[in-house]
Amino acid sequence: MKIKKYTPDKSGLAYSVGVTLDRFIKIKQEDFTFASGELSQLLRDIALASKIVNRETNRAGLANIGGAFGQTNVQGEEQQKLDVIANIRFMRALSKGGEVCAIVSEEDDEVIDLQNKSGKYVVAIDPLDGSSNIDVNISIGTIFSIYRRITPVGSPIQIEDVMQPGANQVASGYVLYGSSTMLVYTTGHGVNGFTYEPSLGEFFLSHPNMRAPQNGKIYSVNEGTYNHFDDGLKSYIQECKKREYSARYIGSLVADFHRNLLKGGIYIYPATAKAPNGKLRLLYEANALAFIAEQAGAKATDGKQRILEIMPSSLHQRTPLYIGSVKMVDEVAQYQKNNIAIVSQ
Ligand SMILES: O=P(O)(O)OC[C@H]1O[C@](O)(COP(=O)(O)O)[C@@H](O)[C@@H]1O
Ligand SMILES: [Mg+2]
Ligand SMILES: [Mg+2]
Repeated sequence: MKIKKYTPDKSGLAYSVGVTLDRFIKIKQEDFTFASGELSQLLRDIALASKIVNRETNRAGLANIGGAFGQTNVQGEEQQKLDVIANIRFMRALSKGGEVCAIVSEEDDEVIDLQNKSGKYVVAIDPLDGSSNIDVNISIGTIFSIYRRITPVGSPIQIEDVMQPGANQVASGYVLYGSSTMLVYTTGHGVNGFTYEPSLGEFFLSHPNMRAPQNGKIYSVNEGTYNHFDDGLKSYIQECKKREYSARYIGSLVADFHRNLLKGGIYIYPATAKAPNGKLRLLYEANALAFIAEQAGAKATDGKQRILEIMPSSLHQRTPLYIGSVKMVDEVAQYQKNNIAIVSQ
């Protein structure tokens, strides 16, 4: 019997499709502090649910799943059908996956206890981000944070398992349902992006080791509430205009963040007189993106301190968010400090 050693094809006839997410997770598993495969499985569960949500978003207009669901969530926001569908899909995948003991979701008032005696992980999730853009076919997303529980596995879920500072995240990421669908995540060893190939049903590594430019010329802020901004922020925005920076605001945090991460820029959702803690939620929006930002060489603050250092005190607490290229986040903070200096003179 003749045996021949495999030599990779060099004809170029069949282009390499690249590394699948599953394979990448397997290869990188040794990076995980607790490399027992559970976190790998959890990431795969999230990828599976995001494939299903991707299918639903793509056909939202056809399948009568656009529009309002007719209920409001704990934030007092009208839930969209897709908010609820995405919430169900991620809950189901995380519960069936068997690695998670508790979930904090934007769409649920309380902590969801999955009654899983062997689950070591806690997930905080924004199942559908950018809800106001669902019906107008603009990019939307999913945001997730993963922590290890603090109390012993199998014991009842305690507040300290859920109320952990972002710095305790073992992994975080987002899914962007845009012109293409991408999953971007970190486990504290850099940031990698995967693009979904629907015909193969696979995510493929398309953006290895993502790094954010240190500076940029894009600013993303809802200027509709400009009059409520503090003077320091107003001066910074005026300076951006003077420099003819590009104003880009999609109104989907994931999409605005992703663009600025790739191109260099800053996304700001400030505190205003009307919203003293801004709008965005610490546990399932700011923390996840702050971990990604820092792992990609960018920065995330609430205007005063690192987002990842904030000790949470309530499930759906909000925080101002300044996130993006280091030089831009530092500069706006300087403007605000100077402004305080001017005002106090
Ligand atoms: O309409 P506003 O006030 O600018 O707020 C837009 C922000 O609100 C959000 O839609 C909040 O997220 P949800 O859609 O998950 O509630 C962000 O995605 C977006 O950046
Ligand atoms: Mg959101
Ligand atoms: Mg949401």
